[in-house]
Amino acid sequence: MSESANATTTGSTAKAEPTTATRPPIVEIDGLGHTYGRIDVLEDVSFDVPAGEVTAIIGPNGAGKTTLIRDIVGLQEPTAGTVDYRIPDVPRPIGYLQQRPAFRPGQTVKQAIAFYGSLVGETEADTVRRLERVGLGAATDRAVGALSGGMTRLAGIAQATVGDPPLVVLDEPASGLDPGMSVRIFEIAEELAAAGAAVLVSSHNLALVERTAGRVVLLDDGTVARIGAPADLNGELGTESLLDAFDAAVAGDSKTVSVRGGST
Ligand SMILES: Nc1ncnc2c1ncn2[C@@H]1O[C@H](COP(=O)(O)OP(=O)(O)OP(=O)(O)O)[C@@H](O)[C@H]1O
Repeated sequence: MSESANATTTGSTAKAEPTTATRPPIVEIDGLGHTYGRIDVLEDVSFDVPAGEVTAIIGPNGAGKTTLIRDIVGLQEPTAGTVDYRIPDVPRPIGYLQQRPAFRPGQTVKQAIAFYGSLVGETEADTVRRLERVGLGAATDRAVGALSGGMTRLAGIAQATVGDPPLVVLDEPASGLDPGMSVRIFEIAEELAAAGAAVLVSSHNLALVERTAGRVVLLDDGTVARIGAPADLNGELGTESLLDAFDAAVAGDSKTVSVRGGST
């Protein structure tokens, strides 16, 4: 976690089935900006990530989703604004699936995940359970280097859930997965939220986001263009689906990547 990210641990926990309005925020993002060199990639981004819900970040390629996620998990510091954590005092506060998960070569899948488990007191049985949950029960003894891209992502999702962190952040968890596994991964996100975690997901799979997310943050060109429950966004924009809402809300040509600060 970034030292400068105003980490606070106030011990807030989810109460039984609170409404969206009363769910305690696990992370509060306020006025966040991110500049790479002279290029402003994110500007004045503010929203909360509540416990017990899936919050989805959506937006066109290059909108700034991964930059925002890396700021939130503390891998880099925002250049403006704050990220305040209201995470209980637990061995593993944040579980994170990066966009391109990687494991130490030479290990089996089970060894790779068991390593993370050993850091938080989990047993081999816990490791196997986590791998079975993501559909890798038959691949536990396979070398990590021999996994397909989709299988590597599934192992990354298992890794992100080790220790049952109160904040789980998944950057494009369904990327490269077949339709059935994509559905399963969003079900897992839903299960984690139902168990009380704050789950933050970035995804281009708008059908699954619409089905799963309690709230959607639509990033466009580095700013929050819309925020709300999928049904609320559809209501605001007069659309029937999140895909239509996305098209209606995103400025510019959807077939061209918007590059802030020009082509350099
Ligand atoms: N380390 C970096 N240095 C300079 N520019 C960067 C860096 N990382 C990202 N960018 C730029 O920031 C912008 C946002 O990138 P980011 O990866 O956050 O977008 P994204 O919404 O996650 O995109 P995608 O949906 O394609 O994964 C892009 O223009 C990208 O080129």
